[in-house]
Amino acid sequence: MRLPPAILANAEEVLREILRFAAPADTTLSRYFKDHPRLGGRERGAVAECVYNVLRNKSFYTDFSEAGGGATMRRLTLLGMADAVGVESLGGLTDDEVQWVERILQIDRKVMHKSSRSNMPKWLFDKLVAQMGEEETLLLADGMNQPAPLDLRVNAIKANRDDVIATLAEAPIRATPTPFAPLGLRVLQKPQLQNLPLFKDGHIEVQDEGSQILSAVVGAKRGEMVVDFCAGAGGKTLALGATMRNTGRLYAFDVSEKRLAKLKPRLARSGLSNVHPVLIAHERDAKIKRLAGKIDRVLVDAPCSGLGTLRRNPDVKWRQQESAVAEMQVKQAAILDGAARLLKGGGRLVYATCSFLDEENDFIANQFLAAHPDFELVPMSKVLAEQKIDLDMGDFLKLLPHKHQTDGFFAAVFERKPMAKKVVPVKDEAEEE
Ligand SMILES: C[S@@+](CC[C@H](N)C(=O)[O-])C[C@H]1O[C@@H](n2cnc3c(N)ncnc32)[C@H](O)[C@@H]1O
Repeated sequence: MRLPPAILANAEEVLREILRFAAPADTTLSRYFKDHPRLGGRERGAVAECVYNVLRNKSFYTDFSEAGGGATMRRLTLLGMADAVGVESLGGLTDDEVQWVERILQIDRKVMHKSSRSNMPKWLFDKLVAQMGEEETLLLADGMNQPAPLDLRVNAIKANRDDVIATLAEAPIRATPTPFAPLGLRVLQKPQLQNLPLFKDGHIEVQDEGSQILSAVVGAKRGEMVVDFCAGAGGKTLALGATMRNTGRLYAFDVSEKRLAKLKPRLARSGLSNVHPVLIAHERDAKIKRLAGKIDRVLVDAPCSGLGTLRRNPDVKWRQQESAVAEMQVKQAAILDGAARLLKGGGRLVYATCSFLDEENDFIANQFLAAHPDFELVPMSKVLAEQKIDLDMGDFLKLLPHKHQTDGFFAAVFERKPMAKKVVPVKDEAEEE
């Protein structure tokens, strides 16, 4: 059945606003749907897919939309919509429009200029080419342009993976174990999970496999004192709390009250009682000071460019500025430095980002090591072997969508050297006399 011709006008209207990049695309889209309650489920799906297609393929579509006659925005929308639902599902197009769209969508992108083919802003393309070479950059760009599957994490304190697979199959939702994360499941359709008893009762959480691997890398154990320094809405906090089997103490710090508030209902579902959310003002907050030298493990899931999440948030590459990366580095180093004080001798500090830029990753990790001789690097190959995760890594964890089918993640693990015992000076006899 054809979509109503007005669907293109709807998509064009919301796209126009989203392409101003004043707010995240998903926020603008949700608000638009709220303001247009008459749009049905199928129409909403088509508008959303059109918007995401345009964000993913903006350079490619723009090259062709700007050439020829007609309004650019209409052509941009037409390409995004036809790519999403097929030109035959669209009503109200002129013959010229139909022919034009069909011709553009058949173009072999391999013949295009590399920077345009990557569908990235030039500053980002150039940075990545300098970092990993042109061929790898294009593979990464293609990987980042594929929509992400839905990954779930089984909450080990309430369920096991096989039982969850069987219960989902009754729904019927087909889920398969993720290749690397021991509690992960991958679902290829996009089912509504919110009403499933499995979800409501906290047996499953939505979490990308990369984020699950990163949580496992922390290696939190039963009875330990653990801090999730940048806990946000708690994606990794929940995984850490379950790994600790709901024992010990897990502090969830964040500077954002709004994000920590989102953790609360997730915590309630999870059944965890070992998590203590703490709102901090900054990385030097007095609330942190009293825990100095007492913590076994600290995860710093630092604020970053977020470029590793492009499969889900393709607008990030257009919204992010090169200058913001440099500002982010200062923040990342400061948070890591503040968090390091919490660790006891032998304790582990994990620095992580959802970015694939060396500047936010290797650079910050190496800079930290150079400035903190009381910490040493634990090679990621060793950490992954400890966790029995079969991934081939060197010193750092570098997850990439085109290689691992996860979002882009980085992690480095540092161990604090045993603290030198305080030496009490022994007065010699002559001194005593
Ligand atoms: C990448 S997000 C964390 C995502 C979260 N760990 C998860 O798995 O869902 C980074 C978080 O760092 C927080 N943040 C920013 N500055 C901070 C600071 N100085 N100290 C602690 N948290 C901070 C942000 O509010 C944001 O929630």
